[in-house]
Amino acid sequence: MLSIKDLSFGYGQQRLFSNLNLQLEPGLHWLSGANGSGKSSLLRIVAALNHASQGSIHFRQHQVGSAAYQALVSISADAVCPLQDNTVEGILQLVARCRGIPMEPLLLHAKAFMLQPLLRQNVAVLSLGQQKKLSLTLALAAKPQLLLLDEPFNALDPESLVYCCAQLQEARQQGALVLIASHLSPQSFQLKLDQHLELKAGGHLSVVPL
Ligand SMILES: Nc1ncnc2c1ncn2[C@@H]1O[C@H](COP(=O)(O)OP(=O)(O)OP(=O)(O)O)[C@@H](O)[C@H]1O
Repeated sequence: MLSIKDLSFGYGQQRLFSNLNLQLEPGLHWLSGANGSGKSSLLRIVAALNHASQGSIHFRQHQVGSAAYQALVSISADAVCPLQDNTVEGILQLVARCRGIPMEPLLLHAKAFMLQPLLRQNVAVLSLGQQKKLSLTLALAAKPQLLLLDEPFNALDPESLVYCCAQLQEARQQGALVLIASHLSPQSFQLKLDQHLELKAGGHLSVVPL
């Protein structure tokens, strides 16, 4: 279970969340909200890429940021910015080494996302959709128990969209907790959701009927 308690967070003087509480069980969870409501920020905090000023986050009893926690989590967010100087293949190798996983699952997802002809390309020249596919490849290949996806369907072509949805459904069947942040309506996608939450100003969460 993912447990977020009394989370407060802001950028400088701008307070984004105050005392946000959330408990999520394994399954597919959709997080919607207006532009700027804080969806990306919340995912980054849960991935330990941003740090809350107050509150606690645990997944399966492990504290956010601990080695045990980080081994269970993957995030696919924006472009793979810090790694722009690498080739696609170089990044796959780097992630395989860092996460201690074989190259096979990385190459499998890359092939399904039609990235194989681009293995020798520099990441900096990839299109928006190709960067999104690479980011999804990196996140999915580790088979994380906590999968955080920020606008995963943006810029994907129809075949990749179908593949991505099938992978998320499979992750759910294997007991993962998948949290998808999107400003789009979940009805547009072939996903059997367990929960739809809406994030509002101040970090207030409400359940949207499925
Ligand atoms: N690094 C940052 N520094 C300062 N302010 C930021 C930073 N990142 C986000 N913000 C601000 O925090 C607020 C929430 O941004 P965030 O990207 O989390 O929202 P979002 O719900 O994901 O939006 P969108 O649907 O447009 O992607 C916005 O007002 C944004 O300007």
